[in-house]
Parts: sequence; C-alpha cells; structure tokens
Amino acid sequence: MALSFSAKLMRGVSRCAALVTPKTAPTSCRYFSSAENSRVLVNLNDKTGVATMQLNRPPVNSLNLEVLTDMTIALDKLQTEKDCRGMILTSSSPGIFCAGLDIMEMYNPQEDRLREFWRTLQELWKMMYGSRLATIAAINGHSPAGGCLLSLTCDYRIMAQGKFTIGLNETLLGIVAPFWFQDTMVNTVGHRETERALQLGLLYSGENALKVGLIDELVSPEKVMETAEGQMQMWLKIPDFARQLTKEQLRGPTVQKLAQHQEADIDHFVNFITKKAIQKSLEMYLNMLKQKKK
Ligand SMILES: CC/C=C\C/C=C\C/C=C\C=C\CC(=O)SCCNC(=O)CCNC(=O)[C@H](O)C(C)(C)COP(=O)(O)OP(=O)(O)OC[C@H]1O[C@@H](n2cnc3c(N)ncnc32)[C@H](O)[C@@H]1OP(=O)(O)O
Repeated sequence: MALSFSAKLMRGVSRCAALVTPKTAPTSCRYFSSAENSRVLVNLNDKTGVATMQLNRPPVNSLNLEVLTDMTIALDKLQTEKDCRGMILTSSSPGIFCAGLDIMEMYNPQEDRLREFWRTLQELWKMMYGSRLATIAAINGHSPAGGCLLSLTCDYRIMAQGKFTIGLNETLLGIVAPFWFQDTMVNTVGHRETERALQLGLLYSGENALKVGLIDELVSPEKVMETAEGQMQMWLKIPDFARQLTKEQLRGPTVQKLAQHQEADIDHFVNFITKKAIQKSLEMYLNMLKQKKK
C-alpha cells in the first residue's frame, strides 16, 4: 500500500531523528544534521531559538527529490521543537543560493518518481509558506526559479550584492510557473510586476530585485548572515502568537488554494512535463547550460 506523505515523513524523521552534538559544538548549539555529506545542514541555537538551515548539494544546490525530502523532514522537526522560534535559510556554497529544481528530475522522468518529486515540493512549499517560525532567506548567491520560490516562502529576504540574479525564469526553459508559484510572487511584488516578470522569465539583479520588493535588503556578501541574524531579533521581539496568527490570516488562503487542488496540480504537472515539446525544451536548456562552459 502506498504510504501517505505524512507517513513517509514520519518514517524519515525516525531515520534521522537522532540529534548529533559534536564535541566541538558550543553547548547552546544542537546539530540536527552536521555530517559534511548531508544535503541539508541544520542547527538550532538553544539560547536564541533560531535555527539555520543550509542547502548543501554542490555545485549548485539544485533541488532533487532527496533534498526536498530532507528539507521537509528538517523543517517538520524544527517546528515540533517548542523552543525553536525562527529559521534562517541559506546555502553552504557562497555564490549559489539555489539553482532551482533539479532539471534532471523533469528530463526523461519515471512517472512515479516525477509524481513524488512534485508532491514533495508542494508539501515543502505549504510547510514553508505557512510555517509558524519566523523565516528569513539569506540569499548568498544566484537564486533562479525554484531557488527564488524557496526564498519567497520566507518572511524576509536579504540578498548578497554582486553579479547574482533572482527571479522566476521558468518561461526561459519553455515551462510555466504553476499557479502557486505565481500566487507567491503576486503576494510579494504585486500583480502587474508578476505579469511582466513571469512572462519574460526575468532574472533580476539584486538592485532591481530591491526596487520591485522581491528582496528586502541588499548587503555585501560577508554581511548577509549577520544582517539576517539582526533582522531575526526584530521579528522575535513580536509575541509569537500574534505574529503567527497574522501570518496565517495573510498566507492561509494561498496555502489552502494549493491544498484544495493538490492532486489536480500533480496530474497537470506530469501531463505537461512529459509532453514531447516540453522535453525538447528542457533538453535544449540543459545543452545550453553545458555549452556555457565551453
Ligand atoms: C500550465 C502549468 C502546469 C504545470 C506546471 C508545469 C511546469 C512547471 C515546472 C517546473 C518548474 C520549475 C522551476 C525550476 O526551478 S526549473 C530550474 C531552473 N533553473 C535554472 O534555470 C538555473 C540553471 N542554472 C544556472 O543558471 C547556473 O547553473 C547558475 C547561475 C545557478 C550557476 O552557474 P555556474 O556557472 O556557477 O554553474 P554551472 O556551470 O552553470 O552549473 C554547474 C553544473 O550544474 C548543472 N546545473 C545547473 N543548474 C541546474 C539545475 N537547475 N538542475 C540540474 N542541473 C543544473 C549544470 O548543468 C552544470 O552541470 P555540469 O557540471 O556541466 O554537468
């Protein structure tokens, strides 16, 4: 019998539930996952109640089924820690926050895995967007497509200055950002800017992202984490209950919309991605990425 998503989550939690506290760690800092080969590195500072989640899948932190699953498990675990109040999402590879979804999950896919991949992304998005935690994205590098989406699920975005770009560029790959990607963008930058950005597949410079409100702050790369930590202190001055209910009122309807159409969205995604023309577009885009190096 197929396991429900939550059953799979519980299975995953029990597999990686042990908290590892390396001898060298400060006593206030608990490591949920610190092994260098973990795809997601998570630690919780018991003193501040702030967790840090680092994407750790070099070279570009592209999101495959395993990374999405690990993130979902880690977030679920943090949210059940009653003393955890905030989370900073960042990357262990300065220069790349996240290259978005792993295109290899969508290119010549096996249908079962493709379905599970999309469902896991949906679940992660719902958890992140509706999280009881105050969440801040410390965007320390490029953040296209799914990378931009992840940052948009946070309550506040700080990006590193430099040549990095951010945006929902799906149309450049010949694919279409689904309604819940669009909703997240509309809720952040408004309808008109979303129309322009998504149709053109705009990748914004940090300066332009700041102008349209896609990010909240643009700071030098070495200041990204300390700015995130400083900003988090402000968010945590607000009583959790009031902040969480306010967030729920503002974001709940958007989360509910996906929850109500989740199965149809999976069918739609699978039908769309497996079309010959879409596979051709993905192939051309992958070739373009490889050619770029030569
Ligand atoms: C009607 C609608 C109905 C339903 C909805 C239907 C469809 C919606 C479906 C999907 C939505 C998808 C959202 C996405 O996230 S798609 C992914 C988009 N991502 C990108 O466009 C980013 C591509 N990557 C880059 O631009 C660059 O890699 C970079 C700027 C992030 C980093 O540049 P670098 O120069 O530092 O690194 P590279 O040399 O380019 O890359 C190294 C290595 O990694 C490979 N790679 C890069 N990105 C990805 C990726 N997203 N997935 C898989 N692989 C990736 C790249 O090819 C290189 O590989 P090799 O070393 O050459 O093997």
